Amino acid sequence: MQNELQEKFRLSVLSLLGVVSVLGITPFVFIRYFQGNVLAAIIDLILVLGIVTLVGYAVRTKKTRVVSWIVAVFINTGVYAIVLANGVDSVLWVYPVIASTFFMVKPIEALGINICLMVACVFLPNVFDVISLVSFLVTLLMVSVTTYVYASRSEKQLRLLESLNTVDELTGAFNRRALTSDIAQALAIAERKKTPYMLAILDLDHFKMVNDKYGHAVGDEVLKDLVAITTAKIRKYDRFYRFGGEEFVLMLPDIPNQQAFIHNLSTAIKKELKTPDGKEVTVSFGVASWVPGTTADSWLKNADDALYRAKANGRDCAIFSDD
Ligand SMILES: Nc1nc2c(ncn2[C@@H]2O[C@H](COP(=O)(O)OP(=O)(O)OP(=O)(O)O)[C@@H](O)[C@H]2O)c(=O)[nH]1
Repeated sequence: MQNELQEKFRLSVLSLLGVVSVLGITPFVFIRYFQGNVLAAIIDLILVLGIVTLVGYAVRTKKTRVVSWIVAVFINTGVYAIVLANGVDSVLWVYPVIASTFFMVKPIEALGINICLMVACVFLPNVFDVISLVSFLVTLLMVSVTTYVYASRSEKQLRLLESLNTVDELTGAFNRRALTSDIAQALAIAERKKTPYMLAILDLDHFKMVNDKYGHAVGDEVLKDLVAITTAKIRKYDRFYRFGGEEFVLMLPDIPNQQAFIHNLSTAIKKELKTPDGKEVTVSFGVASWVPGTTADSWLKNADDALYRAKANGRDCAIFSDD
């Protein structure tokens, strides 16, 4: 789920670039050809075909980050080649290329690519006899820096939006929307690589009593503490979600000993999760391992059924769905 907005944004920018390059550059393939500048026509043709192929690849594979990088370098190199082949007549193409680079790669990376292009432009022959090198560089720098500032701010806002979209405001755990998206991804990975994923639903025991006795604000603190304790016990690629209310979901790939892991986590929670007067707050676990043919619904249902049995068993215990 993380970076999903960014990937969608990159994919739409790449698609737009594909359309714009076909519509904008293709006519120049013919114009250059009929003007007798076959080399420039070939470079334009390579640019159009290259962009369309790369964009098509990104749409099919969703590998937007790496393709955006290749496209950014490709169009910067391409525009340099076309100015080299066609001279001052093509120099205005450098401006849209400079600006569009910021929509493909990270702002600081775009700035780096732009600076390389600007330095290379200094060595263009037969261009700066006609236009002023200083004006050209200053205007390029102005476009580059203003687009850098704009792109940096947009990137920050996108990150904030992503966090609002995927993180539970109270506890800082991932939210249910993130879980829905990540389960689909985990199922695809598990199916492809046969990774032994584990999904556990954690539910605080008698949490209503905590709220009733100590107040809602203390209940909130207990929820936050549970997230802090659990997060400290999992690896960086494991995920912890707030499923709703006092129910949480853990999704962990490649856990060699699932029983031992749950036992350790449960012990840590018993030891560390306390009410203000030092009373233990316990958790019940319903655990379901991925098996071939698992769907998102069946996975959650198996874990939920196991949790139900854990509650019926007296709480403060873990039940595995295959027990
Ligand atoms: N403080 C606080 N309480 C919440 C929040 N969301 C849900 N709750 C409370 O969680 C409690 C859940 O109560 P129940 O579903 O009866 O579960 P329980 O008391 O934990 O009982 P068992 O699950 O059967 O052990 C309710 O009192 C809800 O008000 C929240 O964001 N903050």
